[in-house]
Amino acid sequence: MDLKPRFTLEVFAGGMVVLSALLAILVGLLEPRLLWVLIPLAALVALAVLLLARRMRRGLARVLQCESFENSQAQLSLGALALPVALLSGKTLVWYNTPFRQRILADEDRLLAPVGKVLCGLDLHQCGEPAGQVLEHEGRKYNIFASATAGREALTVLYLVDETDLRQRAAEYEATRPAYMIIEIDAYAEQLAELKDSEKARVLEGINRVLETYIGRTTGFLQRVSNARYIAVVEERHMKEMVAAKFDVLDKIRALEGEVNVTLSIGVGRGGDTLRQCEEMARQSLDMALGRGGDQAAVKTPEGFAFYGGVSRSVEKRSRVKSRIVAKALCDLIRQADSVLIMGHRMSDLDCVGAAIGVLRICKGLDAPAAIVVRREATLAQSVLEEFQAAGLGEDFISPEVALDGMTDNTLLLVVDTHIKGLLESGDVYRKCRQVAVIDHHRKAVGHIDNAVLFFHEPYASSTCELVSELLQYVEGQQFRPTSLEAEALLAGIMLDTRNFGIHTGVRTFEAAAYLRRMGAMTERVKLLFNSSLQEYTAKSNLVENADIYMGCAVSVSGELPPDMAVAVPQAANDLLTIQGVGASFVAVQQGSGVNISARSMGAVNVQVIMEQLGGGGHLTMAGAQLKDTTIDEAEKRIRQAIARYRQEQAEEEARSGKKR
Ligand SMILES: Nc1ncnc2c1ncn2[C@@H]1O[C@H](COP(=O)(O)O[C@H]2[C@@H](O)[C@H](n3cnc4c(N)ncnc43)O[C@@H]2COP(=O)(O)O)[C@@H](O)[C@H]1O
Ligand SMILES: [Mn+2]
Repeated sequence: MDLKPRFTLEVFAGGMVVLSALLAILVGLLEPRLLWVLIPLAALVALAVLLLARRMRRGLARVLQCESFENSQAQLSLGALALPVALLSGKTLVWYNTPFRQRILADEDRLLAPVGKVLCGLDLHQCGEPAGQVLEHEGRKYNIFASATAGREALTVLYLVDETDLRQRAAEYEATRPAYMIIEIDAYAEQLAELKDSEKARVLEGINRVLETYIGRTTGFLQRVSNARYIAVVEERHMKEMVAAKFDVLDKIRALEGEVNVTLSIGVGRGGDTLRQCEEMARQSLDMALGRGGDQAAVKTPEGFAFYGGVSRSVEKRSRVKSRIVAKALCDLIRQADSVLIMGHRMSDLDCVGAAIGVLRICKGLDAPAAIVVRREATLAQSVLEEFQAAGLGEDFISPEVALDGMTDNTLLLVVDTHIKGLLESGDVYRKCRQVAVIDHHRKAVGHIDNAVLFFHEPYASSTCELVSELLQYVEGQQFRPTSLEAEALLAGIMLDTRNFGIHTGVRTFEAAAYLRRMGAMTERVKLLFNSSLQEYTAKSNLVENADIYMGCAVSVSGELPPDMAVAVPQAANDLLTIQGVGASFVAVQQGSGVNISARSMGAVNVQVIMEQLGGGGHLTMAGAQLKDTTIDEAEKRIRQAIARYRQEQAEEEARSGKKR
């Protein structure tokens, strides 16, 4: 290649620069007053230098584009590409093809310019990744790929693929994907069926109007498919808006005036491959929303569930007919099984063990071989286990290892007081059992048992013991009558979960308690089951003493406690609620490399929603979480953040519905 400058403007400009500099020095030394005469000369020189620079750049462009690569493989392959391509030395543009010049440089010469000035935001490292870097330039979207040679004088080839149209179409495709919604009026049978026709029509007209407006704003459609149920299909772009507004339609329905307080539950399936898949996801979501107490939206995507609303206290919605049907179905299942195992959650407590004892009574009444699977070394129901041991009934309780040994293909597993696979006393026992039935009262959570042949799930019941006491009343015969010891274990479970009938009670809680009393349960003996040791009492008192108040919630944190003091944590959380002005309590204790949290409220604060932010769960008034690999300081920070976020959401919801709870 020939880079020799030709004798024209370049030589003239170079000469002029040298001459002007000499002249300026000479005049400056001899006659400084005449320096102004040099101004036109300086302007002439500047013009010449400018023209020179421009000409050199053009020349270089010509040289690099045509001559430096002339006949080279690189020039032949890259120059003819329809894609914009450029060559960089370091971060400097040293060559580009015609499409790059036309589309990226607007037909200007920018050789030797820093590439970052031409393509703002370019990240060569990211361009080197297989996915490249997507960058917007002059209203077009390019995916830019880079390939560099090794060494100090590295050369990089940039390829720009114009993906504007493709991306527009992809975005439009995504935005028009269908999302399926199933909308259900909560407790229709209990609330609306009883109303006069005219009042019912008025309530339904209000609901229809709100829903029609809500869906009418979208390009989708709404269809009422039964008295209490609607379906809607909307485009993803509108679903995004609904999610962003946290399904404010729930607030609008709640704000409707009328004889009854109506609420909705919404199940959404979005992001499925087909409409049918979305419909299936919407069904599962609706189950979740209802299982968590209703008045909320649950959204299922391939990534999992998300929940909106449900911050309010829910209305009791249960039917006795269901308990009767479940009692019969449960007996059928027990009769058909070779043997029955009854199992609750890890770190079993009085509700869990009490309910298991009640279910064992049904098995005994049916003469079915049955046992309760429990880890005696990790339980909060030691007092009950000891009582049964003393009464000669220790063999009713077996370890998971013994249970695994004695199982057959036809063993039935009855899970009580939890429905979450990950919280079970033994995952191995669960996995090995082919037939599973669940009896639980916790709000539905992610990771629930999904292969149960019978799922008796009543989030409005105070406790699992309340549910089992009801089942016991629907199986007829003397053999199903619980002993006074069994009745006391069941009553202890109810008293634990209702904090001695202080919270979460309904008419049926007292009916169950009355039944247990008739069966011989003595409250004074039940009280003894809650007694704690002096060490437990001291540990609890220390936790209460260390608490401070944050946004109306008592927060207490502590280092590790001895393992047999575990009960002090939930007990301290209970006690903190008796302090004036405390709406909720959170007690966090270091446990190994993690932190265990117990949260409680009197109902005005939904501690389940707060604990869910930390990966936990539970109930409106009683919840918990276990943080892995977390220090106690970090845990305290996260608890406070979760409370603050909850308070903000609560305020937003109140502002939206115009109601103060
Ligand atoms: N990770 C989680 N996911 C879902 N749900 C969770 C999770 N972690 C906890 N939960 C649920 O939250 C509530 C509260 O749990 P907790 O540990 O704070 O309290 C339970 C027992 O520890 C406590 N308890 C047991 N014995 C006594 C006693 N003698 N005195 C006082 N308190 C006691 O009572 C709670 C019983 O809760 P239950 O299992 O719902 O009956 C809980 O629901 C967890 O499942
Ligand atoms: Mn329990």
